[in-house]
Amino acid sequence: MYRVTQEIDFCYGHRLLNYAGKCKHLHGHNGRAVIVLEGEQLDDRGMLIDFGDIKREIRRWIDDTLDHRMILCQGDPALTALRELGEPLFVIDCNPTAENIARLIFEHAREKRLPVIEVSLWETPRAFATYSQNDCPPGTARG
Ligand SMILES: Nc1nc2c(c(=O)[nH]1)N=C([C@H](O)[C@H](O)COP(=O)(O)OP(=O)(O)OP(=O)(O)O)CN2
Repeated sequence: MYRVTQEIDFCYGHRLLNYAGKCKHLHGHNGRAVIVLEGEQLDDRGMLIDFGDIKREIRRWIDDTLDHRMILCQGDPALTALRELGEPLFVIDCNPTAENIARLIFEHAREKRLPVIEVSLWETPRAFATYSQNDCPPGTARG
């Protein structure tokens, strides 16, 4: 089995709903997504996947979609004011925890038919959350 991993750094803001600690307030992170892809077969170049393909399909999407945005839950009351101010937003249907942002990136990678098995999101230099699935469906490079 071969594994390819790429780390992608990006900045984002968020706040947690239904949470009693300091993260209930708007704040930001220098996050790092660690994307792990796996497969048994190499192509005729000896690659599981070209690092450039990961850059094109995931890093570019993160840069365009999540980087320097407020990632907020669709039920967040702050959305109205932030929209009026024209702040860059990415709205999701769940609390924007590290777990859910990791899953969001994972699902994007699967949509792009990459054989991703795990995404970790480092929210601080000492804390990260991981979302993983070992079964790659048909249509991914591995399945
Ligand atoms: N399981 C999770 N726990 C927490 C999450 C999360 O996404 N998943 N998020 C937060 C906060 O958003 C944020 O990460 C702050 O966490 P915290 O560890 O308190 O941050 P600090 O680096 O500021 O910690 P200090 O040790 O106080 O410096 C919280 N939990």
